[in-house]
Parts: sequence; C-alpha cells; structure tokens
Amino acid sequence: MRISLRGQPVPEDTDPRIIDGKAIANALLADLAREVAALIETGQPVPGLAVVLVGDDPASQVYVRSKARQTVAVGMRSFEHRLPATVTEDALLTVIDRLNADPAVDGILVQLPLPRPLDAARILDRIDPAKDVDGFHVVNAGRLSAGLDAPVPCTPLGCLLLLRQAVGALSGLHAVIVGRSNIVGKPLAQVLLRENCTVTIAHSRTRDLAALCRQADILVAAVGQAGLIRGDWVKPGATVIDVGINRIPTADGRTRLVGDVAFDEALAVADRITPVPGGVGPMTIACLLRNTLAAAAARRGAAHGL
Ligand SMILES: NC(=O)C1=CN([C@@H]2O[C@H](COP(=O)(O)OP(=O)(O)OC[C@H]3O[C@@H](n4cnc5c(N)ncnc54)[C@H](OP(=O)(O)O)[C@@H]3O)[C@@H](O)[C@H]2O)C=CC1
Ligand SMILES: Nc1nc(=O)c2c([nH]1)NC[C@@H]1CN(c3ccc(C(=O)N[C@@H](CCC(=O)O)C(=O)O)cc3)C=[N+]21
Ligand SMILES: [Mg+2]
Repeated sequence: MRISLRGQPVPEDTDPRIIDGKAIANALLADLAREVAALIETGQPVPGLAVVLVGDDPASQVYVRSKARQTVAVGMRSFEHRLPATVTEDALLTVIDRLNADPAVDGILVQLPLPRPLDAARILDRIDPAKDVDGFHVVNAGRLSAGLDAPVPCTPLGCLLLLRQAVGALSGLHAVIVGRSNIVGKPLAQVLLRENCTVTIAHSRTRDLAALCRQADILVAAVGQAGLIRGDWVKPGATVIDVGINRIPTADGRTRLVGDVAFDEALAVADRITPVPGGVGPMTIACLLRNTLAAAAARRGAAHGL
C-alpha cells in the first residue's frame, strides 16, 4: 500500500504506475464512436464486423459476446456466425466466402483457437485481406514484416498504444517479448522494430530467460502461464506489459483472471505495469473496432481521422 502526501492510503487502481488499459480503451472507443458517426453522416453505409465462432469454448463465447456488445456500442453493425465444433472445413470456408462477398461486412474475425482438426492457417488465408481486421492473413503478416501498410493485429496494436502512452518515445529501447505466437509475439516484434526498439523474442527454449528479461527496458509477457515472470526478472525502471490471460482457481472455489507476471512483485520494481484484467485485454477489443473502421473507410475510399 502506498501512502499519499496527505497520509491517506492510495487505492491500488489509482497508483500512477499501473497503466489503466480500461480507461485508455474507453477513450479510444469514444473516438471511434465519433468517427463512425461522421462516416455515416456522409451517407456511407454503417460499418459492419462479422465474428465467426466455431464450437462452444466458454472463454471464446465470453469474448465474442463482449466484442459484439462493443461493436454495437460504437455504432457499427455486428454479425455473429456460430457453427458447431463438428463443422467441416469446406462448410466453414463457404461461410467465409459469403462474408467476403457481403458488402455489409467490412471486417471478418474468426475466433481462435479453432477446434481440431480445423486448420487455422488455411481458414484465415481464405479471408479477403481487405476485410482481415485481425491482420492474421499471411499476406498482411508478410506486408507488416516487409514494412508495408498493413492492418496491425489487435493485441500488438493495443500494446503499442499503451506503450506510447506510458513511455512516449520508444526508439532505442530494448524490448524483450516472451512468446512467439503468430497472433501476439511475432507481430508485436514487427511493430516494436518499426518503432526502432531493439527487439529480442524469447520462447520456451530460451536459455536463462530470467537474465534476458532483466535486460529489458520494455518487458512483454505473452505466454499463458500464471505468474511465470517474477519480480527479480524485472529491471528496475522497466515498463512491463502483461498480455497473459490465465484463469486460476481461488480458495473459495471460484476462479479469477491473472496475467503471466507476478504482479505485486513486479510492481515493486517496474516503473509502469499493465494489470490483468484491465490492461491489454480491453485495448485488444478497442483496436479490433479501430481496424474495422479503418477497413470500412478504405473499402469506401473515405477519409477517416485515425
Ligand atoms: N490480452 C489479450 O488481448 C490477449 C491475451 N492473450 C493471452 O496471451 C497469452 C499468450 O497467447 P498466445 O500468444 O496465443 O499463446 P501461444 O500458446 O500461441 O504461445 C505461447 C508462447 O509462449 C511460449 N512459452 C510457453 N511456455 C514458456 C516458458 N515457460 N518460457 C518461455 N516461453 C514460453 C511458447 O513458446 P514455444 O513457441 O517455444 O512453444 C509460445 O511461443 C495467453 O495467456 C492468451 O490467453 C492472447 C491474445 C490476446
Ligand atoms: N481471431 C482472434 N482474435 C483475437 O484477438 C483473439 C482470438 N481470436 N482468440 C482469443 C484471444 C484472446 N483475446 C482477448 C480479447 C479481449 C480480452 C479482454 O477483454 N480481457 C479482459 C477480461 C475479460 C474477462 O473477464 O474474461 C481484461 O483483460 O480486462 C482478453 C483476451 C483476443 N483473442
Ligand atoms: Mg491465444
């Protein structure tokens, strides 16, 4: 517990070292709502986002519901397609073909992970790259690494916006990213390279991960292991971005969400840190809607203020 100048305890959520992803996401959503209204004002059709959910994974259902609610809240249309886990690859590809051809759909998101034996790469690459608001199509991933214009995947974009707010200029800083997935670690490395960070990507085979992490000015955890990153892995003064979402059991038989970073330990050492929940997660959804508006504006040849 910190004590303020007046001797009052400062509640955890007003600690200025804790990066308020929820508040930053809400500000972005308010901007988006204004942009959407301005686009519609010019007589353009309402932007639309289609989310495809295969199977009944409970976590995926929660995300998809939350995405749909926020899509509507910023004034866009939300289309939901729920398919059974037993759907064939051909049937799923047909759904995507229909969404590609549907003029009311500006963005398409296929919720991951897909149930086995569906081949995510094959499905994602069927999405029209112009409607690929996740930025996972191989053409868009390639464009991003080649330094060309491309949609930036939502979670890496959310991390970048949080870092710009918390750190400001990123040029020359050493970013260590733990995790090398196609949806977080690899695209985030491209984004931070573009910002002129020195980027190191670590993974499950990395030797002496703790010593490597201690060299980071910016430490990003995108692993999926609760509390993997300990306080003494953090360099004093570093900024820590915790992407991990882990649901762990509590003493009273319920569950709670925690990140990949041992939060209290890291908070004692770091300059700035994102909490879980309320950090990267809300930014991911706001950035999804931002990418959807950008795709809508591009497809209409309209200007937008993003
Ligand atoms: N907040 C948000 O908006 C989002 C949160 N997430 C969360 O982020 C986390 C990561 O997601 P995602 O990238 O999809 O996960 P993946 O499972 O696809 O990738 C995990 C990565 O972590 C690495 N890893 C695993 N164990 C270790 C270890 N002990 N030490 C070092 N590296 C390790 C793996 O290495 P290797 O490649 O060698 O196997 C892999 O590169 C999850 O908790 C997920 O729920 C994901 C997307 C969005
Ligand atoms: N095609 C695709 N694109 C994705 O972007 C994608 C995906 N598939 N599959 C799953 C992961 C995970 N992901 C999250 C989004 C929001 C929160 C989020 O809003 N989290 C809240 C808490 C939510 C809760 O309480 O469960 C928070 O951190 O505060 C978390 C995780 C997007 N992903
Ligand atoms: Mg994942």
